[in-house]
Amino acid sequence: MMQTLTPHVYWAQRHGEIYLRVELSDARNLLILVEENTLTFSAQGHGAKGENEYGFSLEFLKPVKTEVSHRSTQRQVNITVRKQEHGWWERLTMQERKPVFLAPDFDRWLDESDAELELREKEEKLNRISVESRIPKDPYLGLKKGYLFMYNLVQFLGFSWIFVNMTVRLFILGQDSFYDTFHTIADMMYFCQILAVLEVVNPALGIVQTGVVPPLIQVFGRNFVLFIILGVLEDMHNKPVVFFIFYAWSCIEIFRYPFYMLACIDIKWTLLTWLRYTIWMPLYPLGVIAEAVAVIQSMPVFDETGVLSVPLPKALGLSLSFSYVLHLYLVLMFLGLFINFRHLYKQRRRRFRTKKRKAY
Ligand SMILES: CCCCCCCCCCCCC[C@@H](O)CC(=O)SCCNC(=O)CCNC(=O)[C@H](O)C(C)(C)COP(=O)(O)OP(=O)(O)OC[C@H]1O[C@@H](n2cnc3c(N)ncnc32)[C@H](O)[C@@H]1OP(=O)(O)O
Repeated sequence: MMQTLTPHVYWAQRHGEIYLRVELSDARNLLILVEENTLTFSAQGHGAKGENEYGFSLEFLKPVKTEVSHRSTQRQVNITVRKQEHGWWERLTMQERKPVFLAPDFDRWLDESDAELELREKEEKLNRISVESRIPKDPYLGLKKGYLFMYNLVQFLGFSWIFVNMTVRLFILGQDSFYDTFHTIADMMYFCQILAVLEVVNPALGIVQTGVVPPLIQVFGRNFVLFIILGVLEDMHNKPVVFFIFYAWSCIEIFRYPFYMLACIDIKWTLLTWLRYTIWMPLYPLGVIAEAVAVIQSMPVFDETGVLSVPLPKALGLSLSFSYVLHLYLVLMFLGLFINFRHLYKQRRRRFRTKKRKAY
């Protein structure tokens, strides 16, 4: 006849559960019961004293639920008992002296604060999953990302061509390259800036989650200078200011477009993010100053040639030079600079603040 022996039992707790690990391999005829706060275990298996009948009982410190779950593996029996009330127990059993067969399960052991942290993380994860499952999935997300990726890639290639071309010419020709920037670069700049109209369309259609006003100011402002001030007046084509305008524009875009492009495929490079949200600080005012110089230089040309002048009623017998519109535009330009500077500053703060929070 086999005598009943006691197996080694290891325990750990969480705020809601007790975990018991019974060192018994190939356990059979398992009987695990919780009655009046006492767990009784019996099984046949291979324990510390070889093949035998093993058993033990534990009277818990505080009330537990009667339903127990257990899982027996080749090496051990894992038992989970749920506490009646959530809380941290100072010990497992009612009796103060720890039974000799019982020891802490260091594989699962956590102290109270670590267990709280684990609990909070679990709750946060569950919350996240439930929030995510409530947000309806956009069926066109893949298509939108594909379109944005292609758009940004084309712009990146266009502006890189402009930037490299201008830099190489600057190294080879020096200051002489200032005078024919328009002839060499204008076609590509026209292409990129016409395409940039999509940057107003995208947020307007909800394809990109940002405001419409900042890109509208940006695209309108650049295209006004490109197509009206520089495009219409041949006298402006060989002015050195064209070099500075095109260089300022392309310097930011060779970082902005790859940043967006990679964001479409969920890739973030810290250096690229930093450059996208930092180099506008010197470039934006420099770009606007260069544009303002071009506008001022074009005023006498508009006055002399009468190009784009607004005809006045016959009684007045004159036409209104376009340079008056340009005076108004100069004011708008600095207003636009202020609006976009503030917008970019906020975007920068939002970007770097979010990143910091995520890191903790
Ligand atoms: C009737 C009109 C009024 C007329 C007023 C006329 C006034 C004229 C004033 C003209 C001043 C313009 C001067 C200018 O020409 C001078 C220069 O450009 S100098 C060179 C330096 N310039 C710059 O640094 C500006 C560069 N431009 C920009 O940064 C943007 O165009 C701007 C609109 C200013 C800001 O962009 P946005 O609001 O989009 O900010 P974010 O980049 O932070 O993006 C927000 C989120 O949207 C996602 N996004 C945006 N675009 C795309 C895209 N193409 N593809 C994919 N995703 C995109 C982006 O990823 C962000 O998403 P998340 O927050 O989730 O990461």
